[in-house]
Amino acid sequence: MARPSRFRHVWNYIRPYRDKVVQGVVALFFVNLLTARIQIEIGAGVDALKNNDYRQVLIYAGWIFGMASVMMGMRLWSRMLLFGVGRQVEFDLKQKIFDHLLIMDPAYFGNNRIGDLINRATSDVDSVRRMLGFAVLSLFNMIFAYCTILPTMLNINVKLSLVAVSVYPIMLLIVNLFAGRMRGLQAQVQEQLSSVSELIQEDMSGIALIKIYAQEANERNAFRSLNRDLLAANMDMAKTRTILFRILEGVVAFSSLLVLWVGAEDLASKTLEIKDFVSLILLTGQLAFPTALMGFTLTAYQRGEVSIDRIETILAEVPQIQDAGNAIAIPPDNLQGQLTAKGLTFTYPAQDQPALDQVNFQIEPGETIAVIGPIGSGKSTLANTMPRLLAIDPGQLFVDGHDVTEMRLQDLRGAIAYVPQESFLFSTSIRDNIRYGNPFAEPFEVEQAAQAAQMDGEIQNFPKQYETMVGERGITLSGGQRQRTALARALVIDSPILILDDALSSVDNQTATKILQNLSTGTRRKTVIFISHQMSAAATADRIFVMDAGKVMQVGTHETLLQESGGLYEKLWNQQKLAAALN
Ligand SMILES: Nc1ncnc2c1ncn2[C@@H]1O[C@H](COP(=O)(O)OP(=O)(O)OP(=O)(O)O)[C@@H](O)[C@H]1O
Repeated sequence: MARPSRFRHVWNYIRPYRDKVVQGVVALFFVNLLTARIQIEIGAGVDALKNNDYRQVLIYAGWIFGMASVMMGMRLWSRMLLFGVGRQVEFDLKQKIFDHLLIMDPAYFGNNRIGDLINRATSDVDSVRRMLGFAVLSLFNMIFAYCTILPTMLNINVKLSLVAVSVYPIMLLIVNLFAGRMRGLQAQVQEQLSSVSELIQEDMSGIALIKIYAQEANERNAFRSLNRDLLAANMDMAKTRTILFRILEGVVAFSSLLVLWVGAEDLASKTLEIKDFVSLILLTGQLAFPTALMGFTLTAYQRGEVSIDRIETILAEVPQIQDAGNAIAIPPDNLQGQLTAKGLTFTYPAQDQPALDQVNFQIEPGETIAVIGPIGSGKSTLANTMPRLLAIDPGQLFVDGHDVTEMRLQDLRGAIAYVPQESFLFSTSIRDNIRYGNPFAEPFEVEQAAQAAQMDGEIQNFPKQYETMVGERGITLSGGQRQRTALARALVIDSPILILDDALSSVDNQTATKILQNLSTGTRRKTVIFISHQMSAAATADRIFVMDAGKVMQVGTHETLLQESGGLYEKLWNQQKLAAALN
């Protein structure tokens, strides 16, 4: 990314707070103006002291005290304003990243490392805050120091002022030499940090697997290796930074030494007054501080630059699935639940073979359709196209005759209750888990849904029934209990379409069949898409779609399909019967 665009980003971040930034920067200007003035007054005070004019000394002291107090107040105010803006921007950016992640497609999270995303939303945002607080403050401080303190010095004595700043160009040269290397190192540190976060996140999620396969030692080594790389990158950065700071300090000290040396000679030859000498020494010191801070400023700035790039990369990602410009609003309550596919085809990115290949069907409102087929035949892909979790082309899939790509996503998804293969539960009460999609559901509605999902009986036996906490802060549910809770969650939404993607795989056949018969709870008969490997439950559906290699090969009832001798359905049914007999 080119530099000017980074400035544009920075400007966009601080634009809402520009009044505060302006106030902070103006205050900083007066701080520098007062600083220059105070050094002059000190010089004059020393002069009065030399002349034994103690009354005058006291007057100067009073002035200096007054000005220093105002200056301190303004310095505090400018810091509070500028650092406050940094904090505000940090808040805004975190919010913006989170909001953006929420609109991204599920596929995006499959292609990006979660640990890295978390790192960008936290550590990188922190670097931007530092940049906006510290780097902006010290940059303006330096500019103003040169605008106020340097002219004051020149006004006192041009020769000594030039001596003081004569070595400063060397500093610019050195800073420039270090800049590129430090930016590279900073990018490396952020990358390593992301890898470490990623491994922690992944290992904590897969902890059971690590233990079952006794891979603790390997994981420990993998972590040690990443952690060591992070340490090396941090050490490299620290080393480079320390070297730069010490060189800059050395140059600043050398400049003060030069002023002392040349000034002392002028003092001896009486071409310089003591008050001017004192003021100049003090002013050189005041100029040296912001100049020496340039190294810190540069580090904070570069850290910020790298982080801006990393944050903006996330924000620049455009979700593939979003509302069309002219998306039509259809309240989900007005939909009946008819589903039509016309040549529905979908190929995953970077795959040669389509996962769905010219699928055609019409499902009538209230029908229960079982979708069966071998592993990898395209059943989940079909389920994912319906609520547009996958980016399908227009003109292929319709709800009540409306092209799904032309419907508003919130309406389409509001019309479809979907239970995925992996039942995810939040760390909250069973009740809140069940009413997640409808937070205002009445207790009786929650219980009715749990009854239809054959889960109510077990919930009643939990220590606090529906208030029982699950997940990290509560009890651990079995696979089947998780699936039935997730199903109850889908049933609480009174949607016309219900999709179960192998969502009862951990539930026994008998219960699964009973659940399938109970599914149309609520005020209407739902269209149910029941994707399953449980043939006996699937056999009770109104119609069965048999899929293979992305195509719907057979459609019919259990009886008609069995009559198609030599067909895939007959084969799968016999396999299931054999498996059941062997068990
Ligand atoms: N995210 C993905 N990226 C690339 N290919 C994928 C992705 N998800 C699925 N596939 C491929 O698409 C095909 C269909 O997969 P799908 O998950 O729809 O099958 P399925 O019938 O649901 O299988 P299962 O019974 O195991 O759940 C498979 O060949 C699979 O490897």
